[in-house]
Formats: sequence, structure tokens, C-alpha cells
Amino acid sequence: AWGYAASNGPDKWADSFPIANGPRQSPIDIVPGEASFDSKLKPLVLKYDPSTCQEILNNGHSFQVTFVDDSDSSTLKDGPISGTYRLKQFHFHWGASDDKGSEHTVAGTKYPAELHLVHWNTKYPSFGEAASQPDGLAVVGVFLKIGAENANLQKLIDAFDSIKTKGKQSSFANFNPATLLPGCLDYWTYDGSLTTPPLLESVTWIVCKEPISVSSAQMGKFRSLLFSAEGESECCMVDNYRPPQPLKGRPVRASFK
Ligand SMILES: NS(=O)(=O)c1cccc(NC(=O)NCCCCO)c1
Ligand SMILES: [Zn+2]
Repeated sequence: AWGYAASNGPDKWADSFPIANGPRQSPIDIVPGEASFDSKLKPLVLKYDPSTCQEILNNGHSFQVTFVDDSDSSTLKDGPISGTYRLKQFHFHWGASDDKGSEHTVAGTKYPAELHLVHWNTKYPSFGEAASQPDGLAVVGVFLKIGAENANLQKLIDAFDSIKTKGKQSSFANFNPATLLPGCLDYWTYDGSLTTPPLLESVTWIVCKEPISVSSAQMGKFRSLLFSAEGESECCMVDNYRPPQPLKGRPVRASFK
């Protein structure tokens, strides 16, 4: 199965998922000077209902907070998209040290971690259906930068003891993902893909320019999670990021000057 080790990591994914070398793969290196300001881009409209927060789980690749998505309670609208996209889950990617970990990079700069808020287009019947459509998903990416301790991230970290190993999950209620958004919602947007297998080219990427803070000690807690299941030899969950992929002529637009 795929992972992030030398034997099954990003350089090997094309063996089982040939779309890995496709025309709209993610992540990318965002070069601000080459992005074009588009005045037609609208501000993001994110409406999240904490009561839709369901559980937190270790899926063996990251930890994920999953939401009830059977109604339009938690949605993303406007921005570069048309229609209504429902929040399904959010998760993170991070490094073994504070000098790497994000998937997108900004003019080559790597952040220590990146948050992905995953939404699916309600013109399709489910996440699974939407994930196979070119306009099926919209993922909001938020960079994490080392600085002050983040009390909102700490609520997630406090649940880590119950999801240390692959396959563990626990109930997680009343968390408001809006508390993880930066104050300014300026963004870059481009057409891309899932950054993990099956690497489906169905994602409108919306990457926020402004990072949120995380302390180095809090990053240390992220690194205490395990890729391995209970009873297996312990493998720290670190470096679960795909490096930037070729842009292949895609435009990157900016919502700001
Ligand atoms: N990293 S990401 O592009 O935001 C993204 C968003 C939604 C799904 C995925 N990838 C997957 O669901 N892969 C299937 C198996 C993952 C762990 O069970 C990646
Ligand atoms: Zn992700």
C-alpha cells in the first residue's frame, strides 16, 4: 500500500496511480510574482456549524476530523467556485522538523505544516461521486508557521492520545473549524488534484496567503502520532507531504493585489 517511505512514497505512486504524472497534479510551488490578480474572484464564504463535527481519526496517513455532511450546515461558497460545496473533513500534512512539512510552497518556501479543509460539490450525490469529477472538490489550504501556541490547534492535540495508532478513532464534538482560519482570507487558486493516492484531478485548490501560528512544541505533538497500527513496530507520523508537482502551463490566480 502507498505511504511516504522510500519504498512506497511519492516517487513510487505512479506505479499504481499513473495519473501521478497527469496534467493537473497537486501540490505546486506558488510563485506570487507569476500569479495573476483576477478582480472577478469573489471573497470566500465559509459557513461552519460546530454541531456537524463528528470524530477524529488516525487513517494511517494523517489525522482527520470528519463532519456530518448530509445537509448544507457546513459549506464553502463563492471564491473561485460556483454552487455550494459541503465540508467533509479536514486534515494536516507536516514534517519531521520545522523546516519542512507543507505540500504547497511559496516561492520555494516550505512551511512546517499545512491544513486542508475538504469540501465536495453538492451538484453530485456524495463525496465519492464528486471526487471523480473535474469540479467535484474544493480544498482550502492554510499554512502553519512556527510562532505562538495556538489554543484552537491544542483542542485537536488534546485528542491525540486516543488516536495514536493507525485505525484508531474517537468522537470529537463541537469543534469549529473556522477557528483554524487566518484573519485575512486572501487566496491563490488553481485547478489541481488530491495530493494523496488516488490523486484524482478533481480539486479546485484555494490556498490562503496568510498562515496561522503553531508552536514548535505543538508540532512535536503532531510528530508523536504513528503511521503504524497498535502492535506493529512504531513508525512516527512525519513527512506525510507530497512535494510540488509540475505546473504544466496552469494559470494560478490571486484574489488580491
Ligand atoms: N490531501 S488532499 O488533496 O486535501 C485530499 C483530500 C481528500 C481526500 C484525499 N485522499 C484520500 O481520500 N485518499 C484515500 C485514502 C486516504 C486515507 O484513507 C486527499
Ligand atoms: Zn491533504
